Amino acid sequence: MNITVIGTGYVGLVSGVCFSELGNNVICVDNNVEKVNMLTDGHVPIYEPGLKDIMNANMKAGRLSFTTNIQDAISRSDIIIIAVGTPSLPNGEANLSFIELVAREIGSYMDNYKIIMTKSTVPVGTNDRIQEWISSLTNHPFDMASVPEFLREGTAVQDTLYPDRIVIGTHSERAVATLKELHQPLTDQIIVTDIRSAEMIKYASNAFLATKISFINEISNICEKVGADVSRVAEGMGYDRRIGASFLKAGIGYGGSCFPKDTQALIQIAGNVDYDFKLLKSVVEVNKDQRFNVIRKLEDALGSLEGKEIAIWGLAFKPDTDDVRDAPAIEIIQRLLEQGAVIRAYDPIATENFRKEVDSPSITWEERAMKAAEGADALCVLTEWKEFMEVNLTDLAAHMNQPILIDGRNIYGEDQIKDTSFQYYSVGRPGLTNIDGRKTAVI
Ligand SMILES: NC(=O)c1ccc[n+]([C@@H]2O[C@H](COP(=O)([O-])OP(=O)(O)OC[C@H]3O[C@@H](n4cnc5c(N)ncnc54)[C@H](O)[C@@H]3O)[C@@H](O)[C@H]2O)c1
Ligand SMILES: O=c1ccn([C@@H]2O[C@H](COP(=O)(O)OP(=O)(O)O[C@H]3O[C@H](CO)[C@@H](O)[C@H](O)[C@H]3O)[C@@H](O)[C@H]2O)c(=O)[nH]1
Repeated sequence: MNITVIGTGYVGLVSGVCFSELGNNVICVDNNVEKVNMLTDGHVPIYEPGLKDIMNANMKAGRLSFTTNIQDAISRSDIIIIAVGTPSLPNGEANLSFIELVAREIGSYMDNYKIIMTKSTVPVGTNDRIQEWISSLTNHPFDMASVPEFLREGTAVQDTLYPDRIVIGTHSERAVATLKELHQPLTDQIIVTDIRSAEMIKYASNAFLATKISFINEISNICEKVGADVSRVAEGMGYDRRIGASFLKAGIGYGGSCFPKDTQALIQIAGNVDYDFKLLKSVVEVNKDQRFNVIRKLEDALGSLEGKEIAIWGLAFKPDTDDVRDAPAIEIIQRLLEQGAVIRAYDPIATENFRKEVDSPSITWEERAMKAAEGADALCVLTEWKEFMEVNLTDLAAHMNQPILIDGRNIYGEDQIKDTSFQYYSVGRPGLTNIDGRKTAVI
């Protein structure tokens, strides 16, 4: 099939590459010239394991190309995929200005029948608006379909080539037949539904996963007070197939470009039809506060943070990505700076992006984890990068001014802690002991 993908962010780029991998001819369009030049030269602007090799192989095979010329791409394609961003407006609602612009461009340049497939996450009813925007500019026939994207950053290629399910929301039988054929090589689990339900499936899925995270984070806070171990609690819950083991990792709360934005947008979607989504509002509130447990634990260990040297390991919102959008590390570091702390920060790949969000003369950006910890009064682990798990903790304690470790992601087990002098704070695991028999600190 001949496909145009508009937008080469995570979703557009990964979908474009994967559809070409399935043998389709794919043109990826972006209005960012620099990005298109970079992609045309075979460079990937994001860090995504496995993506570069498949991209270059398909470019070489002549099935994948990049352009800023949207008109030419549209005229050469039967399926147009919209994958531009829908960031939050200040009131939490999704900003649809990129979507509207693209819809109007499609309407202006359409020259025969097309299927318009929206992969961007858009509020319920948006695909109907896209249809109107396009129809207002063309008499050529087309069918709309909402095919939401469920990939995760860091495992985007795998998630796209082996999805749990594909949701196709459309009112056109012709579109169902074509889009089923397009997605059949990926999975048999194809759910065909109406457009509004497809749009809601995306928000409901993200909101539900966010709810699991806030739920387990609240359980972890209670575990700290009653002397239970949240990792064992989550394990015990997870074996129940009705609950499932995933998304029950307690930590410093969810971040990233999707959960914070999409939970806020769903609260707004509900609010617009006079529904007060109380549960989701609490999920968001719990999430906003959870990150500051790191600060509370630092204060418990050190008292005032004024002038204290705090090492930070991990800036990305999760491992295997250089994305720092809504990363909990942003607000944690901002709060530490407000309290007069001096920061030594390290992330394997996200530092450059992070510095665009927060920078200050009180932050030193280190290129090695051990260097960041050297002479520090405390170390906070904010992202569970594999290299942090492999560190020798006895060595680490010896490098620091004070052996205080705030493990925001529960990456260390009792086996590693018990032979060290660390005053160790984890999330919801108050029973772990160090070499002096001292239990993990609780506040
Ligand atoms: N990032 C994820 O993991 C993920 C996963 C599932 C769904 N989504 C959803 O998919 C959508 C895209 O997310 P993303 O993270 O890929 O976005 P992004 O912001 O990283 O990328 C969007 C791209 O669209 C381009 N663009 C904007 N306007 C354009 C125009 N008029 N013409 C051509 N290109 C244009 C931008 O230059 C940019 O490269 C969002 O709605 C998001 O919620 C994202
Ligand atoms: O048990 C868990 C699982 C995740 N997280 C945090 O939750 C956030 C999001 O993680 P993840 O879902 O792995 O990353 P994303 O790439 O943001 O993917 C989510 O958002 C995408 C955009 O909508 C969806 O497509 C995906 O299905 C959905 O998982 C990160 O900060 C994680 O640290 C936890 O704290 N505990």
